[in-house]
Amino acid sequence: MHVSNSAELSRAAAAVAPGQDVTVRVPATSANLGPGFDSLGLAVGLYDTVRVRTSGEPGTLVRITGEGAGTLPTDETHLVVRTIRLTVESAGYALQGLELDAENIIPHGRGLGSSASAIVSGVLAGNALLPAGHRLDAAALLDLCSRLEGHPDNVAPALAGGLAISWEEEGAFRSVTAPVHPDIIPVAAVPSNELSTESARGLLPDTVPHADAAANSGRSALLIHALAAQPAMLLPGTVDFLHQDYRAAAMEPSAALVRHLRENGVAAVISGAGPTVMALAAGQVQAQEAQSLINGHLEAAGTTQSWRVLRLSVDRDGARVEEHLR
Ligand SMILES: Nc1ncnc2c1ncn2[C@@H]1O[C@H](COP(=O)(O)OP(=O)(O)O)[C@@H](O)[C@H]1O
Ligand SMILES: N[C@@H](CCOP(=O)(O)O)C(=O)O
Repeated sequence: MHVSNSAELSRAAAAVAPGQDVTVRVPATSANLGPGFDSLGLAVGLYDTVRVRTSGEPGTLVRITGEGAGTLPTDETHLVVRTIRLTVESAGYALQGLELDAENIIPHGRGLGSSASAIVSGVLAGNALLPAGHRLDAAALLDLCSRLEGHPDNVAPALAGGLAISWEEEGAFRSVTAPVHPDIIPVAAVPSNELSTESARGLLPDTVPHADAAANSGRSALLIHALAAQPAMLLPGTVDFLHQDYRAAAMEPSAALVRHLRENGVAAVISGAGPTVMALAAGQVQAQEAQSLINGHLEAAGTTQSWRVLRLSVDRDGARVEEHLR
């Protein structure tokens, strides 16, 4: 993520109105899905919620429950606070007092898009604080969130829900939402250890062989078809040539779990930059089977981490903004 401190921004002119009260709920996301490195992402039914209130007095108050309570900063350096202020100030407005209540459910540093969800929360909350007529439209919101996160594949589905296909064109990030077959059930195995996306990106090579790029193109095209219309093709459609092998040494227990699930016919991938393992089950029976395979493998492997196994839903609505009247 690339969010600068608001102090680096030029002084804003008009002040946003005090006494505003906005709630934003944003889903977690699983990016890449195998071959869709930096371009595909799926929104899943785990949500962070922030409630933001403005006042005329300077200062920032942050209260956090759930993930990151006691470890995340509660001052101006908090990611959502920084993003709110940046959004408001970039539009030419000043923001005085800010009170933030964050209810964090999405695990951090596990490949479920927590930083993207925090950025989307901040940008949407900041945008809602601006006067009507000065707010960013959907395309500008996607571009700003992508720029702050550094890549679009988490923020796009977090904003819109469902499966997002994203790309960069003429200097702007763009995205479309593609269909997801109703039978598909994401099952996540989330280990207790964190791996920052930044360090996982540092493991990738600058270039890849042309044959790998060609093979990856075929699989990512097949994946879109499998997700939309033919879940039986998810296993071949989730083969990746661009990132998982390069990162495997940093998450060997996750890589071993992916291999085990795939050997047993379940379309498993590393979620985002890892270390969460995401199985895309084709129906209830396979979702149950995936859970049993995960539990059996983790018991037999006796890894030092503890794991949480979550049967999730596909979120089809994306981020929600509620403006409360006061
Ligand atoms: N809800 C949140 N509020 C504040 N900061 C957050 C929040 N979620 C994530 N972050 C920041 O983002 C970091 C994780 O980002 P990252 O390494 O990209 O992993 P992830 O795969 O979870 O997005 C956290 O360690 C924290 O600094
Ligand atoms: N395409 C990115 C996705 C990172 O997702 P996250 O959930 O780990 O932040 C990458 O693979 O680096």
